[in-house]
Amino acid sequence: MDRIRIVGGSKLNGTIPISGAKNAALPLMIAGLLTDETLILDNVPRLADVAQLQRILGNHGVDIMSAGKRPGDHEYQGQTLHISAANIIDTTAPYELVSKMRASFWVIAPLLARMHEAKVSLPGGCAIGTRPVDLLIMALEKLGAELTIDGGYVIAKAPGGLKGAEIDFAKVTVSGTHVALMAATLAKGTTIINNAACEPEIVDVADCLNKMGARISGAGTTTITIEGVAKLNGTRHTVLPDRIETGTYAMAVAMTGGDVQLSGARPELLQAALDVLVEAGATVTPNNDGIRISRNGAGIKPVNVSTAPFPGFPTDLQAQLMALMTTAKGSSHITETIFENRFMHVQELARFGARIHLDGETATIDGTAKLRGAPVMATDLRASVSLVIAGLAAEGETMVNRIYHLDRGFERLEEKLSACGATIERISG
Ligand SMILES: CC(=O)N[C@H]1[C@@H](OP(=O)(O)OP(=O)(O)OC[C@H]2O[C@@H](n3ccc(=O)[nH]c3=O)[C@H](O)[C@@H]2O)O[C@H](CO)[C@@H](O)[C@@H]1O
Ligand SMILES: C=C(OP(=O)(O)O)C(=O)O
Repeated sequence: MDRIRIVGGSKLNGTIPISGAKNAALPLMIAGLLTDETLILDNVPRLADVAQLQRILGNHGVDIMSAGKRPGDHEYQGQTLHISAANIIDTTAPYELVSKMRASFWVIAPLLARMHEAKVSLPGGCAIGTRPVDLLIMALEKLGAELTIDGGYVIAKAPGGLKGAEIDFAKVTVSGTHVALMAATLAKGTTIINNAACEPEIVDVADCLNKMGARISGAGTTTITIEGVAKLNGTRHTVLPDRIETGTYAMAVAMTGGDVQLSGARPELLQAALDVLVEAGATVTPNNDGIRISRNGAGIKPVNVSTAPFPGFPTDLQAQLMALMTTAKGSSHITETIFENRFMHVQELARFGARIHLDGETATIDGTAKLRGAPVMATDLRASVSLVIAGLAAEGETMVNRIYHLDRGFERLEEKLSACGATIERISG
């Protein structure tokens, strides 16, 4: 099993290119199931989750051509995928494939909308809470589907096709909004989604669907309206930059000190996180090429932060912020409001000498002057990268074990960091 070895203590200086967003690329690939024409996606990150979704779509009969890298292409350029779901040969998404990642469950929406049936295994994904799918099921039922759960599978049918409806989400849900949005594009009549998630990845998917001929308005607000159409066409779309990768490297620079240009990043996608970084003492400068982040001299100031749906502080940056606060001058409080069990990094950060006390959904972090390197275990995607950040700032050697989580969501992490002066390497086997 691969591990990552880090020798901490170096400041980060240089440029980090930001990849396409995992959490947009996945639903965009799934949206390819809605049309029998080719959907071309540019700037798709090379990640384990993307490869896994390719296998899942392949099982449905989708042809995916990955345009080869041409000589002269920048090595960090995302890949271009040509997704063609001309013939859907199988509407079952099996346990072996879906159990590895959460978003793969979302294929239920386009399969139901286009084929009027789907049998999809209940999902897996990061172990950060119970993660039910009741709201997704509610949304599809509202659109006229009949759903049953049998043998770990959700079996969905809509013999006459889906019908537009008003969907009220009791809780803001990214997955629920993606599923409702995709399903409603091919439903008969109008669908209104109330209390919709406003995440930029939802907007990116809605933009792509509109280019495919869908009639969606209000994406990015809490009310989305979809006028169903009979058919969608192919199009070409560029995946937006990854705001979580951006925030992660920004936290790393804030922690180690130094000066890094996050090339291709878009500040408006993570303003809440950038505001917290400024409060913590980092200098954040948006510019034409992305965001420049630096911290020179001054120490890290403590902050009090609660995670919240967009435009609030993202839960996917909570673990990274906690790593940063372990060396703040004073006590910080971080409250996790989205997932009930997203604190698996706490016990691992303690191995570096961090002082963190958990009380329900709030962590109190008492900053310490120095962390010391340690062997640690990656437990989920964002928790894993929080250990990398801590390792970069810690004195001495850190070994991060079980890094397959990292490969799900961070493209060429160790290359990007070592190009900025970090001592970090992957040890295979
Ligand atoms: C692939 C992807 O895009 N993953 C992101 C997505 O996850 P995901 O789409 O799974 O997250 P949701 O927004 O759906 O979940 C938010 C909350 O709603 C709850 N819930 C959700 C669905 C449901 O049917 N019932 C229910 O109770 C969840 O347990 C959670 O407590 O949004 C999360 C919140 O920004 C991010 O952390 C994940 O990185
Ligand atoms: C939790 C995440 O992914 P998933 O929803 O696929 O588990 C994540 O991207 O941080």
